[in-house]
Amino acid sequence: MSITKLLGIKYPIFQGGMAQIAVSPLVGAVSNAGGLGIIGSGGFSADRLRDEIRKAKESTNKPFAVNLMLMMDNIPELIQVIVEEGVKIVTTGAGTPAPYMKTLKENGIIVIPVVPSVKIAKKMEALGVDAIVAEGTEAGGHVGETTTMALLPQVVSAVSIPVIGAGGIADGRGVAAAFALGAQGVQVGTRFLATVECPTHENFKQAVITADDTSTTVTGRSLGGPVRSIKNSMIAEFLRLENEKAPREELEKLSLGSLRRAVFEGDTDTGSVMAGQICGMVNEITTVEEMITTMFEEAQEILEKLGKLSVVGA
Ligand SMILES: O=C(O)COc1ccc(-c2c[nH]c(CNC(=O)Nc3ncc(Sc4ccccn4)s3)n2)cc1
Repeated sequence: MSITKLLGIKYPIFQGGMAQIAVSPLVGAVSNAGGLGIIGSGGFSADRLRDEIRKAKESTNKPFAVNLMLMMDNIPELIQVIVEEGVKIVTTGAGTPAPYMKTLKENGIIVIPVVPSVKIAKKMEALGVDAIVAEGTEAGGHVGETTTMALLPQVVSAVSIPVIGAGGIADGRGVAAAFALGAQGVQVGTRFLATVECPTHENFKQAVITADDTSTTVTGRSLGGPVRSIKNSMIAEFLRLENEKAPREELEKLSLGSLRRAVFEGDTDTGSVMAGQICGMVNEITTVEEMITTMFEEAQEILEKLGKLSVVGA
């Protein structure tokens, strides 16, 4: 079954469940435009998640999902809210949904984990998940080490459930490439940061659209949690401390509150502007509707052209 049929969406595009960012009005706008809006529950209390689910219900009658960031320590409470509020699609990241699969499946919830490797993709398929998002290291935020171009076809070959490609996708070319590599859909994060409906501070959006292809870097490998973000003075200091083998507490102190500082206060110099390598190609702020329709018009045109293309020498 196609991912659009499984989820009841028009376009096979997921909006990344970015912590603190993937909330109203972004989520409703994505679902109303025909994609899958996803509430980013990372760092939320149960009450805050319920509030965001109810705002999403008010803003769209189309399907939307909740992303569970599995590093958090209140996942059972968040799942309770998801069940009570009747949300039927859950994506997960940064860990394994194994402990929660029984509850999620008993309640008829579609489970779609994001994975950074073939090994974890196979583990997830064995758990009985419904589809998989294979996310390359190009993505923003918490990432693995394998590029989308290498990871996606290997995950597609390794599992029998639908695969969605993520990491470095921001226009029709990226969508067409993901489908050529065997994906049935795409997940997009960074490009949604440059939308009118994205609720971040304007400085955050400006940092994304003024960045170029070499503006991001990965920090936190020494802590076991690699995170891609746009380089700034906090990141430079973080890398210096990591290279000097500073104690974990010192690194964590530096990054504490940095996501909120950038997202809400617009402090893009000492805050954490998580974004992917494709930010160099994200140069204007549009509405979600414009972004999604343009992306899929482009992708359709490219795939039709490719259909006639002969790759064998004339
Ligand atoms: O052990 C297992 O079975 C599963 O292991 C896994 C290991 C990693 C992953 C993984 C990698 N990437 C993703 C999905 N992407 C993400 O989760 N991206 C994120 N970005 C920001 C986030 S919130 C945050 C805030 C501050 C510092 C760190 N993170 S979460 N999941 C998934 C599963």
